[in-house]
Formats: sequence, structure tokens, C-alpha cells
Amino acid sequence: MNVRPPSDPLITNPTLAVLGFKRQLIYHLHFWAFVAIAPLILIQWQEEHRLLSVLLILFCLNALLVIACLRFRDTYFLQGRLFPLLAMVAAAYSTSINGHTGLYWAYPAATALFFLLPLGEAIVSNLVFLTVMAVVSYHTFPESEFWRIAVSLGLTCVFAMVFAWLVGKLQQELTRLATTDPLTGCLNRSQLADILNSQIQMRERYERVSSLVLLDLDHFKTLNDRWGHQTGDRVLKELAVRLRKRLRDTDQLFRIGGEEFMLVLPETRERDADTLAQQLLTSISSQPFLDDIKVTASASVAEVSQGETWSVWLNRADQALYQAKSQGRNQVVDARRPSQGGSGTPTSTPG
Ligand SMILES: Nc1nc2c(ncn2[C@@H]2O[C@H](COP(=O)(O)OP(=O)(O)OP(=O)(O)O)[C@@H](O)[C@H]2O)c(=O)[nH]1
Repeated sequence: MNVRPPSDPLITNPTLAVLGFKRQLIYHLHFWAFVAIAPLILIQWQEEHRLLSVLLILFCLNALLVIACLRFRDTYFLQGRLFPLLAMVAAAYSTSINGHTGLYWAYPAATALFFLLPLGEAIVSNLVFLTVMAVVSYHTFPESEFWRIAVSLGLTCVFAMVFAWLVGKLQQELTRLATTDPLTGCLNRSQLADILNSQIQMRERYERVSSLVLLDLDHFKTLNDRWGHQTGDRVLKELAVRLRKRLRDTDQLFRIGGEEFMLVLPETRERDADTLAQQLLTSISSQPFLDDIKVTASASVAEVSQGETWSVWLNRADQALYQAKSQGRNQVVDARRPSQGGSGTPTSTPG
């Protein structure tokens, strides 16, 4: 898991907000576990439980390393795998030699697993842990107590699992809500910079070329005025469906303004993006929306160029779209390259 911390306290990217939450959780679990466990090293050492003391020393060292890596290197040391392993082994061993005083630690250990490991891994680890604890308890405590321990520890695991599962689902749902446009289901602007930047990196590192298409409905204000805002909304919804039908799984569709959409097309040269844009404009103009509303759109195409930033790339596409509008609409204009002077290249107008 990448746990790069958000440097800006006013985060606008939902993915970064979730990473920030996970980072805090990992940080606090390790910090407070360290505070609670460190004194026990001395106590167990004085009681001549050397092996347990060594396990606790390893646990505390791991906690310190995780905290230091998060703080100074923005990485998650060994992906948090050592905490659950050491906590489970130490709790089981401590129960076998200390009885109840060791058993108490099994409860926080079982709970912590669900917040540190991916859910599937946490469930498997906890099943192993429960089995080990059941065997140890069976040999350490009277039978009546063994059942109480098995059921109460099992119930603790179920509660923690349900809670962690729901928090995970809530995170996913909130991220989805924050990254998509509720009307059309397209991506909104929140991840625009990240996604364009990732295409730029593909260009810089692997010479893989992506293009973007901006598409804007023509005279949408007139449509709204004539048919009403709700009908306008339904047209936008239908437009998103038509666009999505024509795209590949790897393409991404954004709604970046009222009636303006952006398509990010990985591994696509300007020529092919232009062909696609032409086909999209034809599919919009040739078939009326909601059965009898005729609509046209204008589009621009821009292939990413060496060394440009996402905002320059988008700005080139914007200029070309402006040109398509000013030249009469219902047409595609290819953006001029940074090295080229003059204006963009108009391509054919759909029939
Ligand atoms: N129905 C609906 N209308 C919207 C929404 N968002 C923005 N609009 C409207 O879209 C219209 C955009 O108008 P303009 O920017 O003038 O663009 P246009 O009329 O399409 O003109 P050109 O782009 O120059 O062809 C405005 O009337 C906005 O109110 C929306 O979510 N639903």
C-alpha cells in the first residue's frame, strides 16, 4: 500500500484523503501499541521470561521502524506484516506461560489485524490465531473457561471484521461519490490532474502516446431554454451513455463542465483520436436525443507532447475547442503542437 501523506492539509483529491486516513490509522496503532508493550519487556525480563521479552523487543522495534518510515520516508515498512505476526505469537506464547495476564493481549491483537491487513488476509490470519489460542487455552485453563475464551475472542473478531469491512465499504462509496458526477456517472475534475499526469509519465518514460478529446454540446443554453432544464439533464445523461458505448475499457470519460466532456485515450495517437471524435460527433448529430431533440457538438483533439505539463496539454485542447466553436461548431479541430505556430487544424465536419 502506498501511504504517501497528503502534504496539503486542504486535500481535494479523495484518493489522497483515503491514503491520509490509512496512514493515520497505521501510525496511531503502532504508536499506542509501542507505548503499551514497551514496559512489559522489563516486567517479563524480570520474571525470567527471556523468549517473551525478545518477542516484545522485536515487536517494539518493528513499531518504531514503521513509525520512522512513515514519518521520514513515506513508506510502509514491510507493509505492516510484522505487527500481526509478532502480536499473535507473543499473545499465544504469553498465554501459555502467564495464563490470564497473557490472554488479555489476545483481544487487542485480534482487533488490530483488521485495521492493518487487507480484509481477506486479516480473516485468514485471525482464523489461524483463533485456532492457536483455542489450543493454548484448552491446555492452560479449565474446560468451562476455555469455552468462554473461545466464544468471546471469536465474537471480538467478528465485531472487528464487520466494522473494518463496513469502514472499507464506506471509504469506497465516499471515494466514488467524490470522484464521479452524480448526473452522468462520469468522472469529475477531482482526479483530472492525476490521470493526465499518469499519461504524461507514460509518454516521458516509455514513449507511449496518449490523446485527449474535449467535447462540448453546441447551443446547449438554447436547448435548456426551449425544453427546460430537466430535459437538458436527460440529454446530458443520454450523451454520457452514447459516449461510453464507443469507448474502450481503458479510456476514461470526465464531465469537466456543464455540457463539456473530456475523454482520455491511452495509447492513442492524434490521428486515431480524431477519427474517434468524428465518429462521436456523427453519433450525436445523426440520431436525435430523447427521440426528437436534435443536438450537435464540437470537439478538439490533442496528443500529449514531450515535456509538457497537464495544464499546458489541456490548455492546447481548450484553445482548439474554442476554435471549433468559433468556426461554426459541429466539427473537430486538432490542437496545434507546442512547436507549431498559428492555429489548430480543422478536420472534416460530420454530415
Ligand atoms: N440542464 C443542464 N444544463 C446545464 C448543466 N450545467 C450547465 N448547464 C447549462 O449549460 C449552458 C451552457 O451554456 P453556454 O456556456 O453558453 O454554452 P452553449 O449554449 O452550449 O453555447 P456553445 O458552447 O458556444 O455552443 C448554460 O445554460 C448552463 O446553465 C446541467 O447540469 N444541466
